[in-house]
Amino acid sequence: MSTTSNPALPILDLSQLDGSATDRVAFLSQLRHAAREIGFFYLINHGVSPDLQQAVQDEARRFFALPDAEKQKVAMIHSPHFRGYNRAASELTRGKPDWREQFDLGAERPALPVGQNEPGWHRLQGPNLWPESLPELKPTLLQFQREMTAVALKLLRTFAEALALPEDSFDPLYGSKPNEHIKLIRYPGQQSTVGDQGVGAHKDSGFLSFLLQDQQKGLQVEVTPDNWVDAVPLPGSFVVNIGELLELATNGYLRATVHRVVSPPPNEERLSIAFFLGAQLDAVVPVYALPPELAREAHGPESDPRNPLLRDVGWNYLKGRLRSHPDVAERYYPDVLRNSAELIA
Ligand SMILES: O=C(O)CCC(=O)C(=O)O
Ligand SMILES: [Fe+2]
Repeated sequence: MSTTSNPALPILDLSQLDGSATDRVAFLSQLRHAAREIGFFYLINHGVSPDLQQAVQDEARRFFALPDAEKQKVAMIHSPHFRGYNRAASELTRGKPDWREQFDLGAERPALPVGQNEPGWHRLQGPNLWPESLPELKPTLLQFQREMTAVALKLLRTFAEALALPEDSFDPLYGSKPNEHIKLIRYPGQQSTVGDQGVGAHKDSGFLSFLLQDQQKGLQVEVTPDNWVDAVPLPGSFVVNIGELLELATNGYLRATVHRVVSPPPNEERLSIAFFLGAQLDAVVPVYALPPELAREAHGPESDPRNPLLRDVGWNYLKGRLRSHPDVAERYYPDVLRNSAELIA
């Protein structure tokens, strides 16, 4: 296994999209290449202001600096919708604990009524948990969520164009209710007792993911089997990667690339703000008809037999959440665990 520190990931400039016709064509071609060959790139000039990025990072640092008792008031175990705080080592990736603490939030929508005949994933929709002692966290994060959703949808339409599909092809998959998931993440330094898994190797499950890193490296991308590249921090940029929904929708033409985070050195820490754009929960992902020259290179999505991909968005998303947070699963989804055991098998 090898790792390299060369800035090996492409850098894409979103402002080219609104520039001259030549710039636009160049952006589309770079996007197709980056997405197809690597599945990861840096996005610059994306329009989210440095002030807002800084405000989100400042609020996140303030949140993690709260006393544990304050953070426990908004612990995820209080939320059937998988929102809230988790201590380091409480989330599992492929069954092993991740050495990071995190605060999850999603689209701020009312919970749906829970009935016996409703599918289990209905319980995913609902309000967020907000810490009372940090009143600025909520408006700052909701503003960030709105701006990130706009950037993500713009990029998703551009993906359709880059694949020679009508620009609005993916619109029915998110409709008026895209699944907007933000995760504030703090990775403590390595400790001899816990190894160096900040977060274990995985693919993201949505359409597109955006990462706002601080100055501490640690994110690694598996560009070819067993060849890990450091996604070194590039100030002001987002690291963007493709999720399984786009891999499914393009029959594997686009790649959801495996990545992981290695814990920072002892006594250092890393802060990352992740924004995941997913589809609406009641959507079913079709396979889009690509033009023949692209379709020839689409060899089907890569499926992990231990974690098969489901085309039903709500069930696929619920499966990921149940596997990551067994305590929340047992408390609010015992019926789903009983009746749909294959989800977590
Ligand atoms: O910390 C990061 O930058 C990446 C986190 C990540 O890959 C995830 O939460 O899915
Ligand atoms: Fe990820």
